[in-house]
Amino acid sequence: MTTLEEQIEIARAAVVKSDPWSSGTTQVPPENLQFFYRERQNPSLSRFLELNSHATANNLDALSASCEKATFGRALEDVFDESYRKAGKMDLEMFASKLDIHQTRILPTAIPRLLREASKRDVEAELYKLNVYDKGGFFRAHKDTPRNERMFGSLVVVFPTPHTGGDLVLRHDGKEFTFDSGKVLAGSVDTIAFVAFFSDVEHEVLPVTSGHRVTLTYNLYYTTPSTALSIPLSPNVGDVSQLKVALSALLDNPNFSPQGGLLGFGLTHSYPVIPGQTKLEDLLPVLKGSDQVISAACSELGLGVALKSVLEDPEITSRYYLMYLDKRPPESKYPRQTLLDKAIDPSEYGQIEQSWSSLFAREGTQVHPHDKIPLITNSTSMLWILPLSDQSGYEARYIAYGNQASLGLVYVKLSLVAAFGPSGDRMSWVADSGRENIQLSEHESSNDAI
Ligand SMILES: O=C(O)CCC(=O)C(=O)O
Ligand SMILES: [Fe+2]
Repeated sequence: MTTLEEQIEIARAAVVKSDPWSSGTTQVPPENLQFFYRERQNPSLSRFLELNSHATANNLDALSASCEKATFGRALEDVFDESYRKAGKMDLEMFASKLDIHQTRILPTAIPRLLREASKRDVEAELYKLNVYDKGGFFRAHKDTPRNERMFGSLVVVFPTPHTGGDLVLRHDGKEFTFDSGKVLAGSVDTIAFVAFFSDVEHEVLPVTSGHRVTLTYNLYYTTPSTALSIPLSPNVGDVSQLKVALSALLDNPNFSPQGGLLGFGLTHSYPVIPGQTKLEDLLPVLKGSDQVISAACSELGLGVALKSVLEDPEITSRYYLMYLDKRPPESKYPRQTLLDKAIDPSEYGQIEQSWSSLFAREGTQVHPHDKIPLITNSTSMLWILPLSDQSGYEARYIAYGNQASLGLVYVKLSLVAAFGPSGDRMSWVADSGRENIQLSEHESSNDAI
């Protein structure tokens, strides 16, 4: 007999955290590496070179000389600071590359690995810039500035021009990945390298130690929302079913939250929002990678799925609680959490007089751990399958440092919650009434043990 604790552990272990990056090399017809650009000093003159291992240092120096110094985004401004980013950039109107990303194998290879989608997904790759990193060039750790809520990723294509160093290092959720383009492309005349990653993944370009590292960068967008499953054995089907099996076993246990409640998942990725404007529900179709797998598993089980930001009160301040303190077992103490439908930044509120839970009492959902007695009425039982991320609110550091000035969007950490009904009626009860039933308060309050 598996105990409830074991079932919870199995559910936790069933959440697969897939890599938020995908890299490789691909062969292209050699003429795809032909490249034309306008001279900076004299834009009516254009030059031509082939961006392969035979490109000469002189020709690459000339290309570099036609670049502008790359800036990066610090809050609302684009700034130039060579202690943060040392690279050349060329805007789209200044060059013509014979490389058409849609004629390569890059998108069909990288996108499914990254998105872990069960269905086909329309994705757009928008060419953003050409960059040249000469010897000593680098770009310190940053996240890519989101252009809009549909932008999920960035793609870097590296040409086989001779270079050493300039490794791209990506870090996320305790994992690190290094891509050494100079090494994998050495000597090639018809191979390019690519790294695609979710834009909220921290990344940096280490200093180039020799030669010229020439890249094209693309912004990746979701275009139309995905519809039904259309490719049977796509990469995430196993991940989704594994999680579904584990969650069903847990929900089938009548001792688990008998009145119904919520499952919570602290999401691994951050999402771009316009503060005060973006509705969190609009982000459900644009979840990334393993976050999308969680959403798919819960929806396929018929649970009501919603995105929330979570505020936590470190201390219990409810008078109601204090009144009955002596009647409660000591383990009833826990931080109070409030789920909200909008992203807020606690630091914008300054010093607040009340608790978060009382400030947002009307619009928020108050929750209590599934194995604890509710401290207040109208509190919903909740089990965090993946712990709540310790960041609530906006990611201040990355508002400050992006690859472009902020366009009014900021990254936020969010949680996905999935509502289930009382034992015996877990799925259909919630599926019938949909997302609104995230607020299970009436069921809970009737059983509020005081
Ligand atoms: O060149 C690379 O590998 C990454 C460049 C980058 O991070 C950027 O342009 O934002
Ligand atoms: Fe970047």
